[in-house]
Amino acid sequence: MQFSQALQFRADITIQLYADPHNPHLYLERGLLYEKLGFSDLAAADAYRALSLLESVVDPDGCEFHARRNVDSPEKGPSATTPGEDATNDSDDEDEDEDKDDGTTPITQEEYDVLVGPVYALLVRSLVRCGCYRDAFEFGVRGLGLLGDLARQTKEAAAAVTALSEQMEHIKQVYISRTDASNQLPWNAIDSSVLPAQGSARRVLYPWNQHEPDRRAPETLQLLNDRLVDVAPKCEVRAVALPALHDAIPDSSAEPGVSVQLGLFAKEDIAPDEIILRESSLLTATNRLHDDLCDACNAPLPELSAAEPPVGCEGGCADTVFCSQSCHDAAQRIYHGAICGFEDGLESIGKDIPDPKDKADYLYLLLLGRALAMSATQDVHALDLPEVKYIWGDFHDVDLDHEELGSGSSAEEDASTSLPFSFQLNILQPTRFLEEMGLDPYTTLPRYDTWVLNTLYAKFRGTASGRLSTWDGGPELCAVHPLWCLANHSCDPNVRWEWGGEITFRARTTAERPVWTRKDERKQCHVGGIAKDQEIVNHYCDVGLPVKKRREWACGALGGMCRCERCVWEAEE
Ligand SMILES: C[S@@+](CC[C@H](N)C(=O)[O-])C[C@H]1O[C@@H](n2cnc3c(N)ncnc32)[C@H](O)[C@@H]1O
Repeated sequence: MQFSQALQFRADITIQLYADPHNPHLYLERGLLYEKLGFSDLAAADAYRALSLLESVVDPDGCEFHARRNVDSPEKGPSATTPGEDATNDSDDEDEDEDKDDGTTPITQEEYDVLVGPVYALLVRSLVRCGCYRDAFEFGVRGLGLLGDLARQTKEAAAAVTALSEQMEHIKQVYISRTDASNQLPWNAIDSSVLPAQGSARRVLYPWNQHEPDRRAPETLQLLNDRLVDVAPKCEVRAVALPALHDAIPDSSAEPGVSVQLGLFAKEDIAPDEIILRESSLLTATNRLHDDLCDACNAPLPELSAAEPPVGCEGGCADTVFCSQSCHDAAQRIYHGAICGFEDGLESIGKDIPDPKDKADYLYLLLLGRALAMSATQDVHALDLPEVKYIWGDFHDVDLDHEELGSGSSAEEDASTSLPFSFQLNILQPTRFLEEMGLDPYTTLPRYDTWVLNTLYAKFRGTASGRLSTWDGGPELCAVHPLWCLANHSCDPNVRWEWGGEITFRARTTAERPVWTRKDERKQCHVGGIAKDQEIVNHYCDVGLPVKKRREWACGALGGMCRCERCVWEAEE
């Protein structure tokens, strides 16, 4: 099968899924195709959907969503009925009536027996390929426990036991490499908390993503410049050639080593200390519980005794408080409408994070939750939200059309896998968000499929600003400001940024421009203010640090080691 043919099959099955969203056969089929296409992350997500639906066959009362398939969907598995036949001979009359009403039939125990093995095998194999060993191990243990007896009855289950055992052996080797454990160690002695939970996925523009604009097209620049008129009247967006900082195939339309992107430029001279940009955004997130910040803009709440006291949620969400009536009204219109009344369930997701190392990653999850709420409230696809659509995603430019099918390379071998990916943050918790919002994650697949979530994560990781807690220094707030984030980085920046209720850029004075230092040499290269046509350059790290430390800090946001003039000079390159 050619890559393009596999892509077409993926498109066909996806359309079938939209019409038959609780059918685990189709998720398994699409997951296997994703695996062939090299998207192990998406394969894992589909395998997990299939598994969650299959659980309803053996535990119908414990599951909210039940595995069913359209009666006229193609026959799957040995016991599946032909169209028109009654699939539920042993079910009661009431069930049969329901089937006729909505044209679906429950997945039978026989179908379950055939599907569950391959589903576990795909899930564990895909998580291993992504480097998510902890969850792979836990599903492996569950799968092997469940399939033991079944393996004597169906060839599918027997093959799955063999496949799972191979994966468990691989995971054991990862465990041994991180501990002093001996090769004789039995699986049940593995402490899964030692295994890494976070792996990575491809950070690419999915070939089927129809939402990404041509960011360099004149109409895009015009649209962004129209938006800048109020936010930063002296600034303009222009295309700019930057050094390409990661190894993936560089921009095919640019010189080697160059990445043509967008940047902010001064349209006229700007005086030192002048504020040149003020932007507010409701695409924000905080991990503080029961906060004293505005739910919408994250500004501090006014005192209760203030002339204009805080405003509570009109729907009665007790912990959702706004700094003003205008933030309240904007929140209802922009993100709170769809989640009003669901506060209790939603509050429990992603906030109380025991390990401080995970806090930043969970803030991105909360930002994702806000984007889902915006999408549902405004009835707009999340990738078409104005805060999201035009922002940078740092996608690797992989020539997918010439990829070999089913090469099965792992995340470690593939340079484009720079998107942090975990079962919790990319699969489980987003599903919980949707369920707590009162949405069915299967029927809402066209809006909230995993590739959509991964694209949102890629965009947020390339552009969000963060704020640290004043008492433990950990990250506690983050936001996407879609115009502010168009400014590129320099270790000799000409602006400072500050973020309260709104984010601002202020032109640096001469005294605020850093002094470049190497060995005994020191020099100041720039004066304050910004001349017409100069690029506005922000700072993604603390520019008071030495070059090595600055490069380490900014590496994540830049996608590689900084090569700005100051870094190159200070590192003597
Ligand atoms: C927040 S965005 C900045 C705006 C972006 N250029 C755009 O087109 O929207 C961050 C990305 O810009 C690029 N970038 C910013 N400063 C850079 C620099 N000094 N050198 C190379 N790339 C830079 C990196 O690709 C980084 O991931």
